[in-house]
Amino acid sequence: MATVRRELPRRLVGLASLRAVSTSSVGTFPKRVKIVEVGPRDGLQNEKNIVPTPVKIKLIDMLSEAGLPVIEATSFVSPKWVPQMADHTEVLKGIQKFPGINYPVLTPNFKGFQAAVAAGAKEVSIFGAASELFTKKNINCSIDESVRRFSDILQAARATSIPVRGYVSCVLGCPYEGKISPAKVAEVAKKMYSMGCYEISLGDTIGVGTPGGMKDMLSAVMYEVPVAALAVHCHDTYGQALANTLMALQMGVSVVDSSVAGLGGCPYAQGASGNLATEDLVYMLAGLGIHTGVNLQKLLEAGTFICQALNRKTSSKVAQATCKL
Ligand SMILES: CC(C)(COP(=O)([O-])OP(=O)([O-])OC[C@H]1O[C@@H](n2cnc3c(N)ncnc32)[C@H](O)[C@@H]1OP(=O)([O-])[O-])[C@@H](O)C(=O)NCCC(=O)NCCSC(=O)C[C@@](C)(O)CC(=O)[O-]
Repeated sequence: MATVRRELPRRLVGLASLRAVSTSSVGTFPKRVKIVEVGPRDGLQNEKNIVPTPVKIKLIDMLSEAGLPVIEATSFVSPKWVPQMADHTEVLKGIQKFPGINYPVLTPNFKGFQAAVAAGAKEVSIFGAASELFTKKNINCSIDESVRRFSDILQAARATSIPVRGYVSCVLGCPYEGKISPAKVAEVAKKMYSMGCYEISLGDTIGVGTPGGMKDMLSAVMYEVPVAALAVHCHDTYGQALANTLMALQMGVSVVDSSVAGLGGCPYAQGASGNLATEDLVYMLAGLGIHTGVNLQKLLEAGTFICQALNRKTSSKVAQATCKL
């Protein structure tokens, strides 16, 4: 169906040019926020129908054009576990690599790490969880075993100067264990940080958290990991993702994961809906006067492209508000 875009408010269109990672604060908010776009990986991994490789490549190129500083491109996981990511090598090799933009990929084990490096990855992400049952369902091992696997990756990454980001999933609730204690999240986050991850992304995998829970959890984690090394990764199942992110920003977090058009979900977390929509995050940050370097208009175009390719409606409220169907 053809879409007609309404004019964006002038000052939001004009937000385009800053690419930023600093953590200095204005009042209680960071002055600049780094957005980690996870749409091409988290957004697409849960799609039932295999998305053609050229579509994935075009989406990433459009997101690069929009000025996202980090775009998680794909994951080097087992194709038996996540068939949608089986074309990881073609995707990583096929995208345009814009100067100044990072294109990290997920690697669950040493085999994935080796394949990612062979395909040209310059940064990888490892993914653990604060829940034993989720870890078993997602990567088929215990938390302790996952840490042993990660240490192999971190050792090899150090030797080749590849930065490693760490995810901790289920920080505000688990589909299998229910409530997760902030102390458990802090313990796993500390372990991954002290092993050498330069950044720890705290995932509300099933989107059950509230700002109150976010505050309690972050307070515990910030005792163990410097806030400058923390990111939040909120799913929007209960409509709390933007509010939870705002709470994290007020607590000094300056790195936020989000997904174009609000795509997303983990195949091993039943009931998880999409991530916080990048368009909505950029719009809110613009309203707060926080720089992101992202061109909202181009981002909206990337969202329209992928929604048309998937034949689905966007979950971004900003995209809905600026489109006349
Ligand atoms: C970790 C494993 C591989 C263990 O799975 P396993 O079955 O225990 O692995 P294995 O070592 O026994 O190997 C089984 C087969 O897989 C192959 N294999 C083994 N490793 C690889 C690899 N890297 N790439 C390609 N192939 C691989 C291996 O060669 C073998 O092949 P076979 O001999 O049977 O032909 C599996 O559980 C897996 O791939 N899990 C990934 C699940 C996943 O991708 N989940 C979604 C990402 S996490 C997420 O979305 C949350 C996040 C990050 O967004 C944050 C949040 O929201 O909270």
